[in-house]
Amino acid sequence: AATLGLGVGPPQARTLASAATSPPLGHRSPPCPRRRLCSSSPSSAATTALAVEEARRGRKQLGMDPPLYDYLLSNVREHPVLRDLREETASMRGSQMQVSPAQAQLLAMLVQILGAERCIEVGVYTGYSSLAVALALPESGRLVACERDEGCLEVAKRYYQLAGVAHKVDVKHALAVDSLRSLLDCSEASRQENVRGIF
Ligand SMILES: C[S@@+](CC[C@H](N)C(=O)[O-])C[C@H]1O[C@@H](n2cnc3c(N)ncnc32)[C@H](O)[C@@H]1O
Repeated sequence: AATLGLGVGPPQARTLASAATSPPLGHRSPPCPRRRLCSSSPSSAATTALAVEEARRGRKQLGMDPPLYDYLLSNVREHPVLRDLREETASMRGSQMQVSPAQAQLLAMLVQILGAERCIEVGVYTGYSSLAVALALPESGRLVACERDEGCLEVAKRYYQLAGVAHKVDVKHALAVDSLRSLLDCSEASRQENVRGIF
């Protein structure tokens, strides 16, 4: 099966998925994952004007020079609801974790190239990459979206609704290991055998 994702599929596929979701080397580490991510903290660097602007533009994740990033942004295809989500997320704690518009476009393109109908996301945050994937899936497609932070999921679910793709997304609010185990344990496992994307 053509599978993208963390620890699944051939090495080249894993590299591809990792490049699409991970910050570059030398990037500042995200906050401790044990803290809630969607509350704002006045002391956080992300609340400075520069950090917010960088997060809004996604430049931090790519480590690009501004002119190159401007060129990329002016050519990337970003759904208006994705743009709104990116802008809302910019002031939230952990916004540097969000994939960039170009990375999301790559994921969407991979969904289309693979003809994926079943995808799993491990770590939704506020839903930017999962929304991009859900938009790319056919009407019959389904995405299982695993996230442990309820506040983040509230944002994500609002944007799935706004984009008209909520019916394609099966949100699992739990530790991903438990959600994935229950997928394997229950009858859903048979439907998930044809998963073509884990990211
Ligand atoms: C890098 S962010 C995901 C960014 C997201 N793909 C986007 O484009 O906005 C990682 C997310 O994984 C969640 N997470 C981390 N460990 C988890 C686990 N064991 N189970 C479920 N969610 C987890 C975190 O709460 C965080 O929201």
